[in-house]
Amino acid sequence: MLFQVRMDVKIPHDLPAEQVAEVLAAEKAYSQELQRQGSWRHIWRIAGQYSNISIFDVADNAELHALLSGLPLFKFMHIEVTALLRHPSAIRENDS
Ligand SMILES: O=C(O)C[C@H]1C=CC(=O)O1
Repeated sequence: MLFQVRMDVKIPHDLPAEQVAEVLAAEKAYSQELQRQGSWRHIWRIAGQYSNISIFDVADNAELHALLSGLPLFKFMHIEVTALLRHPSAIRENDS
């Protein structure tokens, strides 16, 4: 199942710089591992915002929830999920 996920990041200004660096490094490693495994298919920065639009390819809602709630930045994010399905006019077979 495909899902569009929008993540808006808000890290508290008073979080010590060392902790910020730590959580960002953990987030990057977590994200890149899921991208290598194929469940995090796309990640795009939203221009001008500390936000991204991502596409996840997972078995079901429960797997998506588990992946998202495991994000090191989870407690500093607002997340919106949109379920996707193939459009009948789509011409690329491999985008399912
Ligand atoms: O920067 C972000 O958009 C937040 C988060 C998502 C992946 C990652 O490495 O950081």
